[in-house]
Amino acid sequence: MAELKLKDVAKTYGGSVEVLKNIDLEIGKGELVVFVGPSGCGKSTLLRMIAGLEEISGGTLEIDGQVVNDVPPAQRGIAMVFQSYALYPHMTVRDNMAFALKLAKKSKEEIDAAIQNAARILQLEPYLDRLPKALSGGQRQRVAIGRSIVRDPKVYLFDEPLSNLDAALRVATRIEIAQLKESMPDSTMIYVTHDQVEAMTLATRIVVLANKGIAQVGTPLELYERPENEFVAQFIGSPAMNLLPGKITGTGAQTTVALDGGGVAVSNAPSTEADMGRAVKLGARPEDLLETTNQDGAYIFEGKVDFTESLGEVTILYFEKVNGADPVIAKLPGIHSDLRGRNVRLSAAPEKVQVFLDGRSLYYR
Ligand SMILES: Nc1ncnc2c1ncn2[C@@H]1O[C@H](COP(=O)(O)OP(=O)(O)OP(=O)(O)O)[C@@H](O)[C@H]1O
Repeated sequence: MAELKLKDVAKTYGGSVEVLKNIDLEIGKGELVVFVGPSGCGKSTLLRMIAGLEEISGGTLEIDGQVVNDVPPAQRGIAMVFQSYALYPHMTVRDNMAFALKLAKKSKEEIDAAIQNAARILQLEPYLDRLPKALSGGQRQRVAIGRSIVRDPKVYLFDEPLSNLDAALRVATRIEIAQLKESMPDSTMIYVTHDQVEAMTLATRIVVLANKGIAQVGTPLELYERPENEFVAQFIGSPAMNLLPGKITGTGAQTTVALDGGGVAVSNAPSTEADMGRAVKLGARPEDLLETTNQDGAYIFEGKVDFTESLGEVTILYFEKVNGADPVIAKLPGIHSDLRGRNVRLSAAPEKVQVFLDGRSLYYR
């Protein structure tokens, strides 16, 4: 049974501003589901509705089979960790973690045992008697997570928990969260982030929110390798997937596309005879484009390299814009700054090429 079930959930602010609608989603026990989407798409709103901090305007939310739309936050069995930690500055780490349990009138033995357990999991034992100001940002975030763990909730909610940390600490704390999840395999977690790497590395499934609804739900690799629509194709992955206009010239188990720019590409996405001649967008990730020096073979794109960025392990090539479209971007392993100003032909393997008809991938028909 799903731990959490959202059925046709909607959110309207002030009776007229519709933020979310038709949200259907089931989250199973032990999952770590990450919500991503453009700024303002309603990620935090959805999380806050699950927490009970925001009213649900339509539809139902079930936790463990019980509709909880009108159940107050404290009785939902949910714990939320915010980006701002929200620790009590005048209380020690131990007292911060004990606070909710004392309010719930738990015995001293129970409280001590819960704190010891959380401190062990989060490696906070040496800091239990310190005040938050004597901790690093990462340690404070661990205390905030510890406050959730002691309550043994059914569902953990994380609202951008790492966004206040600097780059190195983000990486370290991200790994700690992954390890925390592994140490609590039955706990269910929902996590909102702007950070693609967090989403890709932490999630069992990613929910992409856009245009008031869900654009796609899937494992990180499903979203990366088989995006359902152009939106997800361009949202997941950095730099974004290239989308090139063209027409279908061959159908069947594989689809051939003649690109408006002159190239030809074959995709493993299937098509039918009725698709022949239809206008499509061809999708190829920058890292899947390969330089081809074979002048006779098929190529997807040919153009002049306008600019290069060397990141050490890879070089990002930005091609000259064609007809005002976004520039084609390729990511080649190694250092290739010598390619700037040169004409380069690119191809991609058929299993790496997506075809979007009316914005939707041929893989999903
Ligand atoms: N109390 C409110 N009254 C009216 N509109 C609101 C209210 N709270 C949020 N909104 C609107 O709802 C939309 C969704 O906001 P929300 O904070 O959930 O987005 P988000 O996806 O978490 O964004 P971000 O990534 O920028 O944090 C936004 O357009 C926001 O302006």
